[in-house]
Amino acid sequence: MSAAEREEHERLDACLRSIDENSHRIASRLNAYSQDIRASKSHMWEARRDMDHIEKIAIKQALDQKSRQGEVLKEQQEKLRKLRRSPYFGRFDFSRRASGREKEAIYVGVHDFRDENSGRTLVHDWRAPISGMFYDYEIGPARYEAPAGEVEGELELKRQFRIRDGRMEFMLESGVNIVDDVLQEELSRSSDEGMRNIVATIQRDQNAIIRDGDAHTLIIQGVAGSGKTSIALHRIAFLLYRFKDTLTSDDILIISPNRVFADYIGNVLPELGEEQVGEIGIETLADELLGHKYRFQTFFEQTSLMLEKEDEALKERIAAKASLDLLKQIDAYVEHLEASSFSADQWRTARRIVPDWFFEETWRKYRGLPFGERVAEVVKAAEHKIGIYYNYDLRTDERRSLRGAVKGMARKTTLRDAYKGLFEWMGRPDLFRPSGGKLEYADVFPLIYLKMRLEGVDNSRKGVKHLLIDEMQDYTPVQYAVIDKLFNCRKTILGDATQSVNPHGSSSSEQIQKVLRAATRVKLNKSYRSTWEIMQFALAISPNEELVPMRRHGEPPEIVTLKRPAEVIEHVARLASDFEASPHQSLAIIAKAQKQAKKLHQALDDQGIDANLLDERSAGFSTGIVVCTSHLAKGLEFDRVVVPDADAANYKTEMDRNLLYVACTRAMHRLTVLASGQPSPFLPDQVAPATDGRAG
Ligand SMILES: Nc1ncnc2c1ncn2[C@@H]1O[C@H](COP(=O)(O)OP(=O)(O)OP(=O)(O)O)[C@@H](O)[C@H]1O
Repeated sequence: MSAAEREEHERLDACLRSIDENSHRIASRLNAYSQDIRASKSHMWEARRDMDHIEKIAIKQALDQKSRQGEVLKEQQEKLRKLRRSPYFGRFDFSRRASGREKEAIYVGVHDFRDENSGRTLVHDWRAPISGMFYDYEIGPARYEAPAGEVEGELELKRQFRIRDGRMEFMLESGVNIVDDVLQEELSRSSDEGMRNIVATIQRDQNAIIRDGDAHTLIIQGVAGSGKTSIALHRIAFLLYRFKDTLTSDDILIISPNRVFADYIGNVLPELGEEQVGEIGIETLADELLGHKYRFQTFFEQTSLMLEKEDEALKERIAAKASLDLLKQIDAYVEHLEASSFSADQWRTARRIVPDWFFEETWRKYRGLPFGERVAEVVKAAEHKIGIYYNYDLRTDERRSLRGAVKGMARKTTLRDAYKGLFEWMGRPDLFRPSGGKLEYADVFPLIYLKMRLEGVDNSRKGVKHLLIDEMQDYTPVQYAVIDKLFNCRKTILGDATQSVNPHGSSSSEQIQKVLRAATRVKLNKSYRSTWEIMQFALAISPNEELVPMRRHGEPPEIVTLKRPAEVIEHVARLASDFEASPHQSLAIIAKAQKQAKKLHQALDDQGIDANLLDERSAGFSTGIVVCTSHLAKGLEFDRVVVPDADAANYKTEMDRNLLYVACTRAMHRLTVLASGQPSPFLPDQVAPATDGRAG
């Protein structure tokens, strides 16, 4: 063992001792609390007859306070328990230039830890300003932004550790690539039950995004596997730390593509010591905003429909309702509706008259209210006017007649009729095609916009202070315009334009920036998830000059051409049993459409292979064998991926190209593509040899 290793082992022992001492202290305080609580309770019981109401309340309040304090201590104890397993992952020595102070060893971990005896901070939270230098600098001059201003100095040593269950598994001495070596190790590991935190290996460009506390709205365009989702969640953890006085987990809302994805990412924030934040699917949000009054197709159903047949009219409807021009049309249409919504007339009872101009003005004043409320306001105003002007209170029958008169002046249109009328007014009634009483998915957000303009929406989530939107490419500019009106708060928006599952109803980061004016755009071009070979394969499907694959090697992807479709199942079954015998945790068989996935799942089941079929209603992510579509696999990752039916007949359009790219980029370590016939023209002719080439 080198002197440095000895030093670090001793340091770790000292840190663990201090954690244990703190834990014991907390345990005895907890013990004292529970004894106290027990004593107070038995005192209250014994003396209950002699106590008056006030005394009982005072004791109850004291008990409540003690148990709250007890809860806080239990949380601290739990934090220490986690900390003990892995107190820190990095160290650097920093000497400040100005103060001439001695160099300080800064240990960086998931949480702060302070030794109660000495008052010294033994571990700095990775989000603390000073810890930022761990990610941003190698040995040499370094600086960071402290609350009191900029601090400059010299970073003199950098070490990285892996500590598990209180034992140091490895320690790496400072070197230019220190973080890179550990990163390679991390990425070679097998997949987990869900997304994991990456605090120990955050890269410099990622760190800049995580710590950007100034941007009002940040749009992250990142290539497949660039860590966008991880970064966004770490950013949330960072913002909760940085703005702890004004931001809590209750103030944050994630709009996520589906329940499986939400479950997949659900562990990251708790692992980082933060509470889980609210999560909602875009369709649930839409349903809330429409007051649960409309049945509509889901995004998944829309995508499935598009995959089933080439329907040019459907594509046109989707594209028309994705374009911001439609919102301008709706604005003009609302003016048109408004102009013809009321024909004022005077109303009289005995010799008392309310003139038509009064009704006209009052109706205009209450614009934006739902019809019933607007009529009620006008009636109220007229009654009030009569009261003041004629010193007269209306009788019940007169009030009824007034209400009837106002209703007669107003033209009532239901929201549904108004929406349908929009397309007639535009001269394009063919753009409105509900089916079986269900609106098309593409109609949902234009309808919400129309509702906002005509009568307002009830937005129970107005208090959200930070909105996070993942898979940004799958929302249209119209959806962003509506979301922007609904959520007047900071936003982190992330996605990848090349992973759009519906090119007719998607947005690029540039388009989103045009809608969300206060937005800053950043790019992540390095891809971490897949081996270099898998990424080369994916790049042949969907070329991207900017994408830099991680230099991590593995087996080249395989394209297997089979003679008969029946052989596909046999081959998939072989790959499944090969997987079962491997150390890998997850295998995904990713079909293009849900019908194919279902058929495949059934065929595997017939062969006795236990696989989990994901569909629109699935609620959880699991390891093992999964059968799903590219649409549902988006955002997820698996050790091994099999793409069956990669035939020319199955993958031929631009939309298919994107889906094939998404499927292949889900693989971390191994990829097999099967074709029973002519392979898709998007596939590379031959698999790239394992040389570094342009790897970064
Ligand atoms: N700095 C890092 N250290 C360790 N692992 C990382 C790092 N950055 C990314 N990864 C890993 O790369 C993989 C991809 O990350 P993530 O899912 O966040 O990427 P993404 O850009 O959202 O992907 P996609 O758009 O393809 O779904 C994950 O396994 C993540 O842990």
